[in-house]
Amino acid sequence: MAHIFHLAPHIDTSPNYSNNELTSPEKVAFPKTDAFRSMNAPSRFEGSVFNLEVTGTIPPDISGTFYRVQPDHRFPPLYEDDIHFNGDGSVTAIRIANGHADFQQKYVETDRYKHETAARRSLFGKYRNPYTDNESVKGVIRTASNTNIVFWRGMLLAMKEDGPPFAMDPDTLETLGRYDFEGQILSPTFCAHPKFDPDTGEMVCFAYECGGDGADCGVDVAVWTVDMDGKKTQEGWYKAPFAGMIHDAGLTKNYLVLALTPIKMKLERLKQGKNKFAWDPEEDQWYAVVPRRGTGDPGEITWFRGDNAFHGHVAGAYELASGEIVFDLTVADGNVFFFFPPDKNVTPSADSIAKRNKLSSPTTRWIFDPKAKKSAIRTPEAGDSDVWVADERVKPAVVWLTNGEFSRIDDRYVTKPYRHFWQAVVDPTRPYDFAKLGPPAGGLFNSLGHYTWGPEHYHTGSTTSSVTNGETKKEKAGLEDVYFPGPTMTFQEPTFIPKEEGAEGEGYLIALLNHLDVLRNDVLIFDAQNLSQGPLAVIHLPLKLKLGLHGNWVDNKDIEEWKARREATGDVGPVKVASEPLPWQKKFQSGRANGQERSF
Ligand SMILES: C=Cc1ccc(O)c(OC)c1
Ligand SMILES: [Fe+2]
Repeated sequence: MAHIFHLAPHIDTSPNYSNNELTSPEKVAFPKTDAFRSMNAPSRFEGSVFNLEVTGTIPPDISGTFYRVQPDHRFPPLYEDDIHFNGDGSVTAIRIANGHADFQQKYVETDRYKHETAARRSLFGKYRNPYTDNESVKGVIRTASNTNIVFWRGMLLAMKEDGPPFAMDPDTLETLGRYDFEGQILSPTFCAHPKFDPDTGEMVCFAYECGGDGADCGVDVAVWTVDMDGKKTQEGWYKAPFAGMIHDAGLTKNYLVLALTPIKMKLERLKQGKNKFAWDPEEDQWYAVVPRRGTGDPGEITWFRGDNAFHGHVAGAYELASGEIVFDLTVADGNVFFFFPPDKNVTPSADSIAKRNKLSSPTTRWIFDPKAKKSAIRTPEAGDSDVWVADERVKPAVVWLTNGEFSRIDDRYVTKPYRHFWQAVVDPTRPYDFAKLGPPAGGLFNSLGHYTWGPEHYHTGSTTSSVTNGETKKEKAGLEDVYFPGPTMTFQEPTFIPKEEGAEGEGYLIALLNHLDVLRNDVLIFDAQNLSQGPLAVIHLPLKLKLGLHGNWVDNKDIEEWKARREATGDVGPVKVASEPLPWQKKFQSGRANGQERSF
């Protein structure tokens, strides 16, 4: 069949890249690489759809909004080999009430967004590498706010760990501006996984690479607590043993546990215009146990180290009667981020992607003793700062041979013993239509799983652990309830919707389904405790989204209550966004006035 381009041979169909560089920034032609193909082809859709088509019945007691965020490049990137994680944050709201569902989607209007809109082209270069940016945006906050979207005191915060959060209106998805907690948190970086204490209403959050301009590849780590009234009540600054990624964390009543993954930053590499991160197969996986109500003294935290591995996301964390911490997360046995290969490899090979697809990612339980004997060490990167490390190395206590990622729990049980968790599951024994679909974008998350810790592993708060650090039990540690939709579909991260006054895990599970054959998405709603029976409702979206990262459920009662409080006449008043540049930006500007390139 004749292609339209053959009928019009004068049309320019030449590639927009040469030697990895964008050749015509004004031309809107995206790379033809895997990062921009299939489910991850650019969507860039903003708008709304009222009253979505539904198969089955949306339970009438569901009333709230499922917010989630996806990276979605607005313009062809400056470099052809750009990665999915470098796309602009686009927020989706699925608003559900009275058995109906509405859809809305809108970009987070970051500083990056504004500059690129004005120029109608990409100006920011590689993932977290300001040395690859256009001269016109030096000193601009470069975060794409594409990793998590959380509800906090009446606003949505769009977050990415490389920069500050941006606040959005939950009702309109309009971006209000950069949020600095009313001047209380001025760090160049933040996190995408703040933790919310369901008993105190506190937000516990953290940052790494936060000691300079947010691109110094340094070892500084900060932890903050903001109370339910929005007041910062705690702040601690620490040093990590090396400059690595700290993506997720776990919260217990008295501690925050940070997972430091052996994927390392290097300023030299950054300055050469290369990848910020490289996987280090020789480095340990590390955990920092940080007291929530400490003094901020570097000696009050304890670092634990275990054998090399790659951290996924945290399920739950809590303390036992013994004072020990139970910390559960998925841990993969190799580099999940194939696009950040070890230093010696130049580009990720097809081989490394194939290897990534073969990694196993079990749910791993650690028992950390905050009172463990520790010693101060010095590392080349932490310089003359002491890093307090537990004398004994840690090994998992339990390895539940699940294979999945994006663990979620009933968030009312954050800090507490919990029994249920859910994951997007990789089940390689199930058929996958490779011939038709090619490799699955983002990984073969072909199933959705509900896991229930067995009696031996479920704690009531007064029990101590039946397992200890160092005696790894590899087993099926409880009940498995898994749903497989078919050979042409994959799932995105699930989110739990609690039933009002319900027991732990009583409620629904909501997740996006990717139709890899027809390139469209559905939103599925399950009975959270019975996934294998299949969805109760399938909400059909008339379009393809992209692979997102994280989402959260917000009850309508909370949205309504905060809307009233945020009125001009309400007791809290409208959201106050940042009114001044960040300290690093001011320093950068004055350094520049004095002829310096970068001021750190
Ligand atoms: C694990 C996910 C992850 C980690 C760092 C990122 O910048 C990110 O961007 C979407 C995602
Ligand atoms: Fe994450």
